[in-house]
Amino acid sequence: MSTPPSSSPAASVLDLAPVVPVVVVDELADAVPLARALVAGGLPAIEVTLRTPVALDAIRAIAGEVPGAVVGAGTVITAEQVGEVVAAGARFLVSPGWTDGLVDAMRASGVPFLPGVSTTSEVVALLERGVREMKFFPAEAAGGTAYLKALAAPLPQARFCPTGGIGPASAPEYLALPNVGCVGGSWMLPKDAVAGRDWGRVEALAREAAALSAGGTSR
Ligand SMILES: O=C(O)C(=O)C[C@H](O)[C@H](O)COP(=O)(O)O
Repeated sequence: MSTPPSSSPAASVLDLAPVVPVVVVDELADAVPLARALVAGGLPAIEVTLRTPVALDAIRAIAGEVPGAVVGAGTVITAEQVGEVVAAGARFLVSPGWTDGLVDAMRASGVPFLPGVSTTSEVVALLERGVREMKFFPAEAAGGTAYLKALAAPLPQARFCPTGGIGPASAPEYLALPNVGCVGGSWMLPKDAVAGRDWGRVEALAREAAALSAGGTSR
């Protein structure tokens, strides 16, 4: 899988990068060095979750100051947030779940988006709405690779970014599935490394994650 240069508009979140780091930014000052470490390690697509008060500013800072990063917003759960994050520079949108109103707002934004699903009926409902790419969340708790494999038989047109509980040991098995385009996870951002501003360690873990996803399979 190739990663487009950051200037290319992406039609799909799943084609940005095989591993998408899911980031919780507590300190705004950490946003740019953290993103630089991820990009330097080979993970350009970065999902900043809207779980902290500084998340919007973090998206703005990364979008403006980190060449090579493709910053997106995660935990987007309202239509209002869609407008805010796109104005801040988010280039993709991710949600742990979905509603009709949220999907309408995400589609109207013009940037690629991944609503979250964890059941077959949700997949069918989104396919009915013309959405074929989804976050599978919480991946490990909702059935993991066995569930995704089972979905691929009746619903091969749906493609997923599994996220939730995935680590370096399990990521390759997900990435080998035909209906998985990328995986999301926070394992390359251990809490103690971020708290200690150990960006070298983050970069090294990002590099391992990028290599994991590139190797070992015929994708
Ligand atoms: O914040 C959101 O919108 C979420 O849906 C949750 C995140 O995707 C997971 O928390 C990441 O999973 P871990 O790799 O297990 O940390």
